[in-house]
Amino acid sequence: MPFLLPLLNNVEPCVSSLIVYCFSTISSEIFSFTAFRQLSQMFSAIFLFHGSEYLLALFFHGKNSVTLESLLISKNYVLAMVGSLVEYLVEIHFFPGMKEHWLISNTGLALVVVGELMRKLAIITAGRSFTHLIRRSREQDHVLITHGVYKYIRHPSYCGFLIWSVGTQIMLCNPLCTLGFAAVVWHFFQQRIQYEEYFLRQIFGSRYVEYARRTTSGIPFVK
Ligand SMILES: C[S@@+](CC[C@H](N)C(=O)[O-])C[C@H]1O[C@@H](n2cnc3c(N)ncnc32)[C@H](O)[C@@H]1O
Repeated sequence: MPFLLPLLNNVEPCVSSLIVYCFSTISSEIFSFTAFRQLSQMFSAIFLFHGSEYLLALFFHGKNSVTLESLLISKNYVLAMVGSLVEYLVEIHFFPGMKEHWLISNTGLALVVVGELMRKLAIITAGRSFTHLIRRSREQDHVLITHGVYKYIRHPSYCGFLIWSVGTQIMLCNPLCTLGFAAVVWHFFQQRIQYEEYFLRQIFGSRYVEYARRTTSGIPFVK
């Protein structure tokens, strides 16, 4: 692989040999139909999710309020996605049959689509009341949203993200990351909802308490 050599000039010889060895041994699997389809679905899902997130933030809040936060890209998120690719590559190399369960993979793809639509529907419904950073005090353009998808679910965008993120791992037939993503994302939202609702009760008072009483959070086992 001569095109890799300039990149590896500064890397210890043993590490570079290891990388070249790994790349050459898994390259046949990476270029298979299965990997091509599943990985291109994965990269398209990530690109569409963050691209539309950015465009909606730009539309509702303007250029000055849009940051990396609006793209929802954090260090932990990048690590999780890299981890999922590592799991995928290791498994497709050692257990290629694991990736051939198309019913499972297509179910994951359907979840990715459902999760994406739910999240974007929530953002569009809430409009300027939807901010990526949790508001801790009342601002002029912040109104209580109780219509559309919010009529039944208090946290539809979190529900959508949970479905989307776990869906990406089911789509890749990644058992470890499916469980890991479900646990980590669930825990993250369980904590975040407590914090967010504390301020929503402060801002909207009994109107929010009454709204919360007649709706479900949208996250399993979170009241
Ligand atoms: C990232 S958005 C998430 C909104 C909601 N938790 C969801 O999952 O769709 C967080 C912001 O939305 C606001 N928010 C959440 N629910 C709301 C509602 N029903 N009406 C108005 N603002 C809301 C919060 O105050 C917070 O600033």
